[in-house]
Parts: sequence; structure tokens; C-alpha cells
Amino acid sequence: MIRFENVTKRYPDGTSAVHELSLEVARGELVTLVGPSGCGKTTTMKMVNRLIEPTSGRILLDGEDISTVDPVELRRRIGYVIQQVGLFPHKTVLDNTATVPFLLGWSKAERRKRAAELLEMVGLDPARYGDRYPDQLSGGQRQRVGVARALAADPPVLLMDEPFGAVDPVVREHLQNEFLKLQSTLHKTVLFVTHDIEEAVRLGDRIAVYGDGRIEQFDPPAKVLGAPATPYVADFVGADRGLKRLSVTPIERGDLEEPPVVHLDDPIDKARARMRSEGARWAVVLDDADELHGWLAADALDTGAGPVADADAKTDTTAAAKAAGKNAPPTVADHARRMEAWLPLGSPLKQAFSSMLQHDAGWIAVLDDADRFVGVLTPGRLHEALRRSIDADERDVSRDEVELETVADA
Ligand SMILES: Nc1ncnc2c1ncn2[C@@H]1O[C@H](COP(=O)(O)OP(=O)(O)OP(=O)(O)O)[C@@H](O)[C@H]1O
Repeated sequence: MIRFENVTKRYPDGTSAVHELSLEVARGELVTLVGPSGCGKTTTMKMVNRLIEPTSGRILLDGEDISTVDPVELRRRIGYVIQQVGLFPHKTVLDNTATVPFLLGWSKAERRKRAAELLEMVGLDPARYGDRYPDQLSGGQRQRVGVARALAADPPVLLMDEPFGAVDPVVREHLQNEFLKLQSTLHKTVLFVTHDIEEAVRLGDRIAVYGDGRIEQFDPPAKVLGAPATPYVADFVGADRGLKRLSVTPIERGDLEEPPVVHLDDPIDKARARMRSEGARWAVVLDDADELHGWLAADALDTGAGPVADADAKTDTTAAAKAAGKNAPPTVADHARRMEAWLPLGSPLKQAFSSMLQHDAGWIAVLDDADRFVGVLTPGRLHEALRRSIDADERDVSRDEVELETVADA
């Protein structure tokens, strides 16, 4: 959709901002350009809407050489959001949002309708904010108006230059999440400039890491973090890249351990025998709909401890069974403990780790799309998953194909 072919930009004073850049952004893809100040990110971006002309090379938009397109016509196809937002101070929020529809000659009613729709989309109630002036908004709200304005004429391409750079970290994360949600329905082709690696990782489908006017690596976030292409990239992404990578590495089936599974209404003797035969210290407990209920500890059975106390474990001792007869044989339900910590497959490893800490749990249950139990992730398995995914990225193979050498094997 956006293609740079050997693009170079030298400013008249001799500063060489971009050298021989070749880069392609696919339709619907969000590419983040990240790098230190002065490395040429903004120059790259401004060449796409012809605010800056390249010294040599070509830029193609949807196959068309943009040097042959009238800049005004070109900019109508490209939404542009910048850090300083650049809202007109004397125009209301609605009128600011409707800037491009106004330039395109839409009727007043159409403009207002579209602007209200967009404000709603970026999380601003048009009835409440539409008639305000920019200085009556917070920084985060102004950025939202900036995004709404860029989307007004529904351009296929968005250029975003540090759009969330001027707000505090909490609002920033909020805006990033909202933008990701929007992007998941709008599928714009986006070039997003930032100097913040965290932001680049969170938002980008792929990240272009800039060195001095050159791209040092152009890959998905997990690969940039797990297999930096050069020492410069490794240094730029930071010594804690392993930790950062947790947030972009999904839980896969192959990462999971499969402990014995028992059901709430299984007789306790059967469950005990099952756990013994598998040498397991605990089992996962499912209810009669095969949904996760919790777990059963072998210790509790072996010591002959009585049923777990309700207050402690919220055990769903089947009242019906109890009522049915005093001599009903004990079932798993009498000893099972509730487990609240679970995640869907595909969740980031970071969420699993955080959930383990939050629930003070040594494992997290993982469910599939239909909420069926598929296995558990333990801290050891989490570490292995991370190592395997890094190895897979280094060798360009899938995670399943990686065999790890463990300390014990060595
Ligand atoms: N009009 C200009 N004339 C001369 N040099 C310029 C001009 N604009 C930018 N530069 C230089 O080009 C280089 C790249 O600048 P650019 O603004 O593209 O970097 P950047 O990566 O976006 O930096 P930042 O994150 O600080 O905005 C810098 O050395 C800058 O000083």
C-alpha cells in the first residue's frame, strides 16, 4: 500500500536525514517507526504526504508514484495526526473534526453528522464536547479530536507522528488501547512514528527500528525483542527485552502441561487412584458441563483431611447429593477447591505471569474459544515457551519445531 523505493532525503544544508530507504507497508497494516531523536522518522513520514520531497527514490501509494499526484488531492487520501494536534483554536470541536469534509464541500448537515459520529468513535460525547473550543479540553481529549479529524473523510492511510507523545503515561496507554480497538475495526494502513519502544511494541504489527537515517531491523515486535538484528537494535530495545517480549508472546497449546482431569461428581477413590497412577500431586477439576471448576490436591486426600471448608474454598458440595442420602460416597466435590485464575489460549505470557502473581497460584488454567479446558501453564512452562519462541524467531521456524536443551540435558 505504501512503498518506499531507495528513498534518500538530503536537506539543503547537507544534512542527510534518510538514506536509500526501502520499506513496504501492507494494506491494513500498522507499522511503527521507532528510533532516537533525529534519526529521520519524521522526514520519512512527511515524504508520504509530500510535505517534504525526497532528493531521490520513489514513493508509491497503492501502486501510484506520489510525485505525479497533486499534493492537495494526495492529502485527502491520507489522514495526518501530529503531537501538537494543530486544532483551530477559534473553531468548535465539531467544526475542527469536520475540517476535511468542509474542504471537500459536504453540506453542513452531513458534516455535523459525520463529525458527531467520529467523536463518538474516539470516545467523546458529541453532545457534551462538540460545542467546546480546544482550550476547554484536556490534552488527552485534544488528541482524540486530532484522531477523529484525521479519520473524517475515511482515508485509507493514516500518518501519525508521536500522536500520543504529549500526554501523561496513564492517558497515553488509554489512548493507545482505544486506538488499537479502532484499528481492529477500521484496518487503516498506518505509519506511526514514536521514539518509545514500548509504544512501538504495543501498537505495531511490524516495527521499523531506525538507526541514523537507515532501518536497522523491520520485523514483528516479538522478533525485534527476541532476535534483535544488530547490537544497535539490542541496545535500543533495552536489556529488559525478555520481559517486554512476554507481552507479545501468545500462549500456545504446545506450551501447556496436562495434569490429570477429574470431575466434580467422580467418587473420591477413583480420583485418588487416577492421581496416584499418574504420579500427580494435584488434578484439575471440571464440572458436569466440562467447565473449569478448580483443583484437587492429593495431600488433602492422603492425610485423610475432611472436606474443605466452604468459607475457605467456596466448594460447591452438591447439595442434592447430600440431601439424597447420608451415606452417599464422598466425591471430588467434597474436596475440590475453586480456581479463579484462567486465561484464553492466545493471551500474552505476561498476562499469565501477572495472573499467577495476582492469585498467588503456581499454575494458570488455559481455556479454548469455547471455554473448554485445554491445559495449564506453570512458571516452568512459561519460561520454556519464552525460550522456544525466541529460538523460533532466531531460526525463522514455528515454536513447535523448537526442541529445547535443558540444564538437565546438558
Ligand atoms: N528542514 C531541515 N533542514 C535541515 N535539517 C533538517 C531539517 N529537518 C530535519 N532535519 C534534520 O534531519 C535529521 C532527521 O530529522 P527528523 O525530524 O526526520 O528526525 P526524527 O527521527 O523525526 O526526530 P525526532 O524524534 O526528534 O522528531 C535530523 O538531523 C534533523 O536535524
